[in-house]
Amino acid sequence: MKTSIATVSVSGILEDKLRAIAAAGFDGAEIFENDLLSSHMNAREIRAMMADLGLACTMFQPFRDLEGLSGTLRARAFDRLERKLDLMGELGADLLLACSSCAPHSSGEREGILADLHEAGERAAKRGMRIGYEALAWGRHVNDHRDAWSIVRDVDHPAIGLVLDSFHSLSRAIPSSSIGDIRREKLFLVQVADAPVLDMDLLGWSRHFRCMPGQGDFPLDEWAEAIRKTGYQGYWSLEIFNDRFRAGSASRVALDGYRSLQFLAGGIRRRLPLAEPLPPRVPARGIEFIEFAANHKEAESLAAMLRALGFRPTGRHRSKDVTRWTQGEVNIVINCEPEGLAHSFEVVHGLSVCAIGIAVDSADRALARADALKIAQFEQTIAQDEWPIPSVRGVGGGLIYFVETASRAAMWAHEFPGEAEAPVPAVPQHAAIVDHVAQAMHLEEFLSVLLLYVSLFDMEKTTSIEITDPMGLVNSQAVESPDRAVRFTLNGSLAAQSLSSRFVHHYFGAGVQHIAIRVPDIFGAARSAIEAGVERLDIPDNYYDDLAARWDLDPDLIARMAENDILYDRDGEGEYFQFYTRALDRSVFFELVERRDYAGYGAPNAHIRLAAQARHKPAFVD
Ligand SMILES: O=C(O)c1ccc(O)c(O)c1
Ligand SMILES: [Mg+2]
Repeated sequence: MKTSIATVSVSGILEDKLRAIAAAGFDGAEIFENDLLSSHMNAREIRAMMADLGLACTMFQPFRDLEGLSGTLRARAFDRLERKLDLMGELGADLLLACSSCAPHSSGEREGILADLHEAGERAAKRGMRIGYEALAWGRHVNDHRDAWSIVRDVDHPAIGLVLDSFHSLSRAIPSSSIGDIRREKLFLVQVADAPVLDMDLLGWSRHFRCMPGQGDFPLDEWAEAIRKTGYQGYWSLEIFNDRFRAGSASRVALDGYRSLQFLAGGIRRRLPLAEPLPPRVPARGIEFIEFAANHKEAESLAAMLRALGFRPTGRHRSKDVTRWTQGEVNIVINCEPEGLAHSFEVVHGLSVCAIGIAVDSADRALARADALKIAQFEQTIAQDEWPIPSVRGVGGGLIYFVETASRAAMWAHEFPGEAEAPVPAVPQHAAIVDHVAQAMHLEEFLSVLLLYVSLFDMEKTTSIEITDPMGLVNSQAVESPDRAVRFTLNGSLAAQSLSSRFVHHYFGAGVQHIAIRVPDIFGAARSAIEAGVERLDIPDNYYDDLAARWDLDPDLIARMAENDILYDRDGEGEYFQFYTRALDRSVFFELVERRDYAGYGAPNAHIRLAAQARHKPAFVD
């Protein structure tokens, strides 16, 4: 698979874009005209820079409103074409994208369009160049790739071919089976973009909300498979117009782009030819541990919280200042080492989650997948007798450890042989497990994090929702393994003072904001936590009045929920109960949940919880 990306997809000025694109590993780039016009490099300098970076110029684009004009308007369009072909000569581009016309004066008369494209083909061919015709979804007369193909076929000129763009086809739900009609040698370039399903005008949707394969909702696997079947051997070129990417980091967006194309190519259902076969997505079997970085004072407050929630210390690390706390299946590790990554994390973020251990079948296969996706491996020297656990960089630079299921018991026994208190929980919470881990991030990073999880692991995203914080909107979306043994919820917000933004601001970046622990009896667990002195989140009485109005619930049950500040949701027959602690050091907090055949996250309660948390927010966040 030959990879390319349009410069419009990446933030910054042209030279920054090109450097980021080359560094991410792309074979080529489409030069977007606006990037060239605003560049201080001339076309020859751009060409030289691309050559230095090892990037092919896969296309120059867009050329607008070529066909269907008459008289002086037509003459002017062809003059403009000649000038752009001159420019392409300097740039070293041999393919020009012509978008289907949106010009108010253009005619949809077929013979005229055929004649115009033929004429354009003649002019391009004289210079050894080609023109790819693309049906814009909002084109005035041509807005469907099936029509664009029939025009290209009938123009029947060697220099005139088709550019297929997944956005234009899939936004209009044009069946991908129609791609089978296109002759391979006539398909000049394939442009790839995903998008969330939104009910809005096509142009606005395309210019602001496109995203990378894996980040949106389009059936791209099927579309890519239809193209593969034509025998197409050319570039797969990302063309992503997205407001968040424009505001993001050029290198991260370019790297995500590269990752998303590998993800598409290695699609689990169908495969595209890759130079190196991509190892399959990694089944995530469970969350084996969550590691906190803490100084001794922070470790004390965290320990008090954990103890009140039913955890007990169950091990000391063999050589390090690290303690293991356990409840049921949940392992929390508190790292107070004076050096190493955990210490750096503590210095920057204060009390923080610096690593999450994911149980996998094979750490080697997980590393190979990560490597193919250019997810950075993390290495830190370890003592000779330490158990090596491979890891990669996850959200906010925190680590994702790959813990092999077959050897995890041996790992714990080896690493934490130290004296431990007997694991006697205050209440019978033996079956506690990690339900989900919530991470907060800048909205610009949100799609990147989503892609990281779904491309590395066998995980799927849920529908994206907006939740109302009293201080602004928050975007929220979950990623889950098929059996939901591993779940992450992601939150990001543009509102500067929403809880998620306050976290990112105070914490200096993205990280774990809360940990939800699933217990079999939330009333017992909440009661003993309260009795043990946990600072809980106070839920208003109005909420419980409304519960009584919304559901046919036993008044006693509501009274017990109110007494223990437990939130409730229902989904069909399923029921969900939630209990929140206050945050430690204004950052991380815990949630206890009980699920009774319920799959979600209590979204209808989110605004109640966020308002309760906003009562504790400092009056002014600078
Ligand atoms: O939004 C546009 O105008 C535009 C331009 C060029 C393209 O290739 C495209 O898909 C859209
Ligand atoms: Mg396009």
